[in-house]
Amino acid sequence: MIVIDAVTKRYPDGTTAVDRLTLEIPDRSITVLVGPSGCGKTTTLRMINRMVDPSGGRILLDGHDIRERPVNALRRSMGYVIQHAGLFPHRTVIENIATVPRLLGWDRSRARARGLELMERVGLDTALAKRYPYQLSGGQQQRVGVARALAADPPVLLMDEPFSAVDPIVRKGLQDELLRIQADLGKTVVFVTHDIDEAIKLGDMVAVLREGGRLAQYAPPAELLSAPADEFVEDFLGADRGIRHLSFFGTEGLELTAEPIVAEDATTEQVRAHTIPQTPYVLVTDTEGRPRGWTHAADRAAGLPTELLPYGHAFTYGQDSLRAALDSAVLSPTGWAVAVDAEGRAIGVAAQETIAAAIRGAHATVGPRDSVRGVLA
Ligand SMILES: Nc1ncnc2c1ncn2[C@@H]1O[C@H](COP(=O)(O)OP(=O)(O)OP(=O)(O)O)[C@@H](O)[C@H]1O
Repeated sequence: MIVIDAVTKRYPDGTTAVDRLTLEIPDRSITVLVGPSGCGKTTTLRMINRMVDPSGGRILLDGHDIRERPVNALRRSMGYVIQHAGLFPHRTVIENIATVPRLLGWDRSRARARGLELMERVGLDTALAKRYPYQLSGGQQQRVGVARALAADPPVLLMDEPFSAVDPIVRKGLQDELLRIQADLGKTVVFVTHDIDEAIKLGDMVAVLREGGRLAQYAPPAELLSAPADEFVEDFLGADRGIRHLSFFGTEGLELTAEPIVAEDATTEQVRAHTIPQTPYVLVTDTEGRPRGWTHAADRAAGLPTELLPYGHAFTYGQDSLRAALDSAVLSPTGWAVAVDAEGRAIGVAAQETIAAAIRGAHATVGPRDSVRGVLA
């Protein structure tokens, strides 16, 4: 565990970057430091690997003051990833990744094998091993940065806005990759971002800092969304905090009806039998049971020509969150969400009112499930 104990950082010009910050950063989980520009996130991170010395307080790693350890040994136990990756421009991808193993005295072939293994782990084609950083996209460079930080298998990973300089789609890919890697490796990750959505998606714990380097709230993301400590945190979370909170409620238990679902080759009698009073539409599926679209039930039952209305997007029952289900209903031309199983087969539909009732029930009974990571659709 990393303990930040009443740490203050005052720069020589008098700026108080961090003010009596106390945080317990649990092992094998992702702790995110988030807050507006200049609130002391980077300074805090750099105090953990001693790139910046605190003016007051102390930082403990596994119970020992980090000042007791030789700084080089400390830094090698902490992978460090920064914005724009900070790769060595005159070294190839594989040489960049192998930097720390080589410093640790590994021979060339062992360091190279480790480098190739890490390229695969971070989702990089090993054919890129001999390229130079300028021959890579921004997202690929960040992956190399993550691989390099992991090369000597450090227990701690410090990440300073690592995904901020790439476009939203690449960024989502990098975030998903980090979660996958973390599920495998279980590092103690301290992650800095100014993006609250990124914090909520990645963090097991989220520390919201306010200007002057003071802690506004330290909580799991679901708790942050359900109970912001004050107006500053509430503003920082944004106006759609209620909707985002739904990411933490699962869809298992959501009441579905399979009645208004018919196969595309259904007879008029079958369509009539599957028509329900709550909606004038039935959902048409292909021969495999995958949704194709909504159609007007009475017209279809009367044998009239009908068109298929797009169903928007389906949600995977039991896997996606209530947020995804609500989104599916809101985007559906009929106001009904389509639930599919893991194979993409339609298993039922749910009206907006049913989903709203499930949301009320979830808030009233179980409360936010901290163990469920946000499924930010
Ligand atoms: N070397 C320095 N000398 C003086 N002031 C500094 C120094 N480094 C940072 N600061 C100041 O300390 C405060 C915190 O900076 P820091 O970089 O830690 O914030 P941050 O939250 O990471 O910001 P950003 O999101 O913009 O990167 C800011 O007011 C900054 O101007």
